[in-house]
Amino acid sequence: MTEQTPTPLGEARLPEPRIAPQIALTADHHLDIEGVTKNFGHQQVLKGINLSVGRGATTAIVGPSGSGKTTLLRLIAGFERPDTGRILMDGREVAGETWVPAHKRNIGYVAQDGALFPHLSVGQNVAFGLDRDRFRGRKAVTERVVDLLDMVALDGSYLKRRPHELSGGQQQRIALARAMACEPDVMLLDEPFSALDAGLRVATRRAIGKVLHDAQVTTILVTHDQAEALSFADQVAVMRGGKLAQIGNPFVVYTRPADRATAEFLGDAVILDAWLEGSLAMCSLGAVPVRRPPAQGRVQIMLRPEQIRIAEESRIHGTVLDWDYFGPESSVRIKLPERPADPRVPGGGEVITIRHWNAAMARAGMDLALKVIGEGVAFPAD
Ligand SMILES: Nc1ncnc2c1ncn2[C@@H]1O[C@H](COP(=O)(O)OP(=O)(O)OP(=O)(O)O)[C@@H](O)[C@H]1O
Repeated sequence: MTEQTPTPLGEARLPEPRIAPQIALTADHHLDIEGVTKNFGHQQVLKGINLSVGRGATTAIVGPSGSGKTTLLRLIAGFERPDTGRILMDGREVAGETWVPAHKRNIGYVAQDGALFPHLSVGQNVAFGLDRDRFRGRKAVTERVVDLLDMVALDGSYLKRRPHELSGGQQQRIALARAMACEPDVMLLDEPFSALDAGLRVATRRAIGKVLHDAQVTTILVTHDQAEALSFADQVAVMRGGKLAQIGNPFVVYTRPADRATAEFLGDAVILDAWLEGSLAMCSLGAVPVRRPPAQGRVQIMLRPEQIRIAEESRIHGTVLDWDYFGPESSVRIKLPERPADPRVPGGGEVITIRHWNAAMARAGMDLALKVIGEGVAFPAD
């Protein structure tokens, strides 16, 4: 990292907060949501959603509770009608002026709890979605159901079991097999992994992701889990207060969030007051390069904790306050030195959290040399 002495600048000129353009991943749109709004009574739940999803692509919708994620999914499925705007599948309007009911959209939906029919066996649950014109007779149905179970890494020995005789992860897989039985073009997954424990969650997510990817099913996943969204999807849409705050590939939304709220929602963020001059932000961690500066002068910069490393030597120092041990790494809280007030190097005395693999490196009171790796993201100052 280069460090440089700040020079005076005039008044900061701060533009409006950046909102990332609402982009489509591919030219081959499978699903287009255009200006969709939805009210429940006086409550405006969706406030003009625009989203395009490419054929066979996976989109994760993340956002705080109550931001409208499930409502958007239900509109796509055809369980609710938008108040304004329209939804197109393959360029054909399914909601708007025209209305195509849910059962004619060829969309699969897997809810949080799987919602299997408790009185039916696994085989009967999965067979429920089959096209009986194509699969006639017990033998053909059983063969197809076994194929579908195989797709979700379960075998024919599960056919006769009832849902209550299955683990949570197995129930989710059966729910997916039942949804896949309809051979949907689009699969909507509403927090389908949230009831599972950490290990099972990752395994089930991988298995389901592979099935959907292999079958080239266009998929939308609603999740509360940021890491899940980043690892599962080709495209992440961040929803806040009934609007999409940012849409982009996982790497972009994580490393270049459009605003502070999105940055903090998608993971731990170190946010510092800074003075931006050209593409260098002066702050308590020295001069940090910034990509595409949105403004000059007074800003806030955001770094991910993993960008702040412990160095052998550096002009930047901090004192360890405490740490949390998580096994593979520790989260270390560090107080940066107090400094005399200087408008061109704002801040001083901030407490930041970094991560380090070696817990022995961090003891309360220890002085650490610090360096910043990579670029920061600048947001207009509050
Ligand atoms: N059928 C309905 N009638 C009235 N209000 C509703 C209805 N469905 C949803 N809402 C309201 O719309 C808002 C958004 O709900 P929604 O379930 O879409 O949010 P969400 O982002 O999926 O939340 P969570 O992450 O908690 O599931 C909430 O305030 C909810 O109470």
